[in-house]
Amino acid sequence: MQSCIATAQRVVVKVGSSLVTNDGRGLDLKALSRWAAEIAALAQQGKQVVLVSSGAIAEGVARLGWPKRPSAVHELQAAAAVGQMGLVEAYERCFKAHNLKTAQILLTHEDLADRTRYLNARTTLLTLLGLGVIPIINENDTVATAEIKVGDNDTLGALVTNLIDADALVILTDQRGLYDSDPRKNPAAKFISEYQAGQPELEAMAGGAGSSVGTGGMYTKIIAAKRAARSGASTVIASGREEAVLTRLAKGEAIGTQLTAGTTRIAARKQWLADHLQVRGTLSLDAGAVLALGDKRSLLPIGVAAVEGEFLRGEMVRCLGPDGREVARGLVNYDAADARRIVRLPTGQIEAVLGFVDEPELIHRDNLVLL
Ligand SMILES: Nc1ncnc2c1ncn2[C@@H]1O[C@H](COP(=O)(O)OP(=O)(O)O)[C@@H](O)[C@H]1O
Ligand SMILES: N[C@@H](CCC(=O)OP(=O)(O)O)C(=O)O
Repeated sequence: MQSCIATAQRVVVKVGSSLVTNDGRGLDLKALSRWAAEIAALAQQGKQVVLVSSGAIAEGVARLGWPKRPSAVHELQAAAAVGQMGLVEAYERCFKAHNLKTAQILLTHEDLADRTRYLNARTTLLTLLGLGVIPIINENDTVATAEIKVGDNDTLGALVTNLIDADALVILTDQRGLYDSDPRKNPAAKFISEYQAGQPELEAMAGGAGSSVGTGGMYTKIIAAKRAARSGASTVIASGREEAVLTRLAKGEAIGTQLTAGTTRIAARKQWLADHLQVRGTLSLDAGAVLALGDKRSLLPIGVAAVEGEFLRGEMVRCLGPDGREVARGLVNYDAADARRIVRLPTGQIEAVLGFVDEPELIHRDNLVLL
């Protein structure tokens, strides 16, 4: 089997608290600089990498000199605020050694549940990747209370994978990968090198966290792989202590456990588009725009003659041809009022009319399903 990372263009790498903080003893700077060097090598090969790093709470607890992780929420939140400083400062230094800039992104569940905030987070992340910056993401633990928490960074890694349409998710942890039962409890546990993501029997194999430092254990990693597979991304669970783990995966070496997605990224997205959203408005296209969509191109404002309905940026609209037949559906990049002002105009005039440009196209081809 060849690792899916070999062909992946956009990869989310998640590193767990026990790895990042040396099992809670304090930041493992050697490990951080090793991953930075490997991610720099991936970037050199033209891959785009987003890092989701845990460890803020564990590092905060260590910095505050507390003997163990507290249970009171406000103390955990305070520890996260202290530890996050250390995390980003260390990552910035490690990536700087490879001439790479870093950016801190702290997300909450609400940022991903609210359509406008979701799109803003997506656009910002894609802009950073386009600029060659390495985004470093964590949950915004200081403001997220239990009810609005994503809760663990395996899930956050999967949500980010869906958010930016990544091709693959790599979850680095303190085990070689997935075994058919927790190897800390069962020394005879058998290693699983490949499986299809989302199969229910995987959930029975996975147990909880292995240390007091980690949060979700293997179970949240299996569920994360299932979520990532929904947008067509495969997941690799591997040891972050394995020599050159990321560069070897990128060469195609089968390390760790690969949980393979059943569909491709674009097919999964189009399926999701076709199945899930309510249609909020209608765009009437001219004949040229209908031909462009048929050629798998994006829909530009210039090809739209009229806009009907009230919709927000990111909502689903239907596209009609000049004969009134529905030719496509897609997620629109501008709300109805702004769309009305830019239709029939060349892309270059969007900024002059609106005062800003969110995206050059009205609907991006990845967000269009042809009917
Ligand atoms: N089936 C399994 N295979 C491998 N590890 C398992 C399994 N079930 C539970 N675990 C435990 O999950 C732990 C990794 O999860 P966790 O402690 O949350 O780490 P991280 O901080 O990397 O997210 C391992 O140390 C291991 O003890
Ligand atoms: N956001 C938390 C991490 C939560 C978490 O999921 O930790 P882990 O199971 O080690 O990936 C922190 O930075 O401490």
